[in-house]
Amino acid sequence: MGLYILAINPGSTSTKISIFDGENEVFTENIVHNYEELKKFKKVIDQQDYRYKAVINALKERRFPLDKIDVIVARGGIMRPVRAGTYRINEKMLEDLKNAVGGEHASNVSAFIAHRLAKEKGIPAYVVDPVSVDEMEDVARISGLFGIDRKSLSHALNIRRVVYKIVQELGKTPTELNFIVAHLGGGISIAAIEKGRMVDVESSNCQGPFSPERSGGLPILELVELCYSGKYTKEEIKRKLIQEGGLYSYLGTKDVKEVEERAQNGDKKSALLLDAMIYQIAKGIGEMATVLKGEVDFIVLTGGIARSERICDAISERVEFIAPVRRIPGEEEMKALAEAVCRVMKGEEEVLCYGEEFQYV
Ligand SMILES: Nc1ncnc2c1ncn2[C@@H]1O[C@H](COP(=O)(O)OP(=O)(O)O)[C@@H](O)[C@H]1O
Ligand SMILES: CCCC(=O)OP(=O)(O)O
Repeated sequence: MGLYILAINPGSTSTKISIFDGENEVFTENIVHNYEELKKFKKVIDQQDYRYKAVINALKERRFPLDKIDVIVARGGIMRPVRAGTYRINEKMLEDLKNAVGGEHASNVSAFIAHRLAKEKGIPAYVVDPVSVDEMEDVARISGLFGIDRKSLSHALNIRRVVYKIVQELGKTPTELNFIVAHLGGGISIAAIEKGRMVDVESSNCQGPFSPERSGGLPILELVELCYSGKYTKEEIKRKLIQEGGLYSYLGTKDVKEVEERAQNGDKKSALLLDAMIYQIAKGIGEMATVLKGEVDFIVLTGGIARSERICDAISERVEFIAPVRRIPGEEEMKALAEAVCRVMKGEEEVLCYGEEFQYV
């Protein structure tokens, strides 16, 4: 195709970059950052210069000339609620990410890296299916307490990618089928996709099942007691819920593979925790089945944990009465980014303008 795409996807401790030639991967590099270095930055957004330099160095080490890059695409962070799609990076987006209008997330920094390099090279830069994709029905926004709304935060990029993958395989379009997709990684998101639209979603950042590192929904009064116990600052509580919650809080590890091994070697606590996570994931899928009024074509299990056959079988046992379960292990976020750019370049998908409309707000 001769269209060189740089894809950028920052995580909490690493930044993944890929070069694609059209839809074909040329190489991928996972730049692992020094955790002590990252800890020096007060806010995620303060890491932009550090991560930018790391990206440039990685490209230089790979001997890939920066001048060869035609277009840059990045994982979108938590900006204002937006509909799914590909957005050109603009000043409004950067301002919102800088102010963390929707909260802090590693991916908030990616638009800055992409924008800076794109500006230097005079090439376009986009983000695709940001974490804050919000296509929820109004009824799904009500939390039960005035002043607190349910939010749509999810692994939208990979969730939409697996939906595309299945509909393409079947020779159909997303608007013909309904899905429940459970992204099972360090964080977990469970989404109901009705005819291509993500009408409801739960993520372990806010509610729903606990994950390897996040607490998910908690008993509310006990949480209030914890917050006012005087033992923790606000930042420490947030860290406890999002980075040091879930399996980690019980077992001191976020590695599900290790927890499985411990359980297989007779550790009862690990076995119980694993069962509890499976139980909560299945419950979340069941909830989403009610959102779709039982009209579910496929349940999809994806993300790193979906590599475990045992876990997927245990989830399936509880949910396969709803719909057939498909397993798509791992994530293909880099490919999803490159494919979105190719669709835009071929004129198959329109580029959306961030800030023009926030129709789901
Ligand atoms: N073969 C496997 N069996 C069970 N769990 C796995 C396996 N491979 C990866 N995992 C787990 O997947 C989780 C990470 O998922 P991943 O989607 O890669 O993470 P992230 O959310 O950081 O992108 C970790 O808890 C890891 O232990
Ligand atoms: C808030 C949902 C997206 C998310 O948690 O992404 P990571 O697991 O990559 O942090």
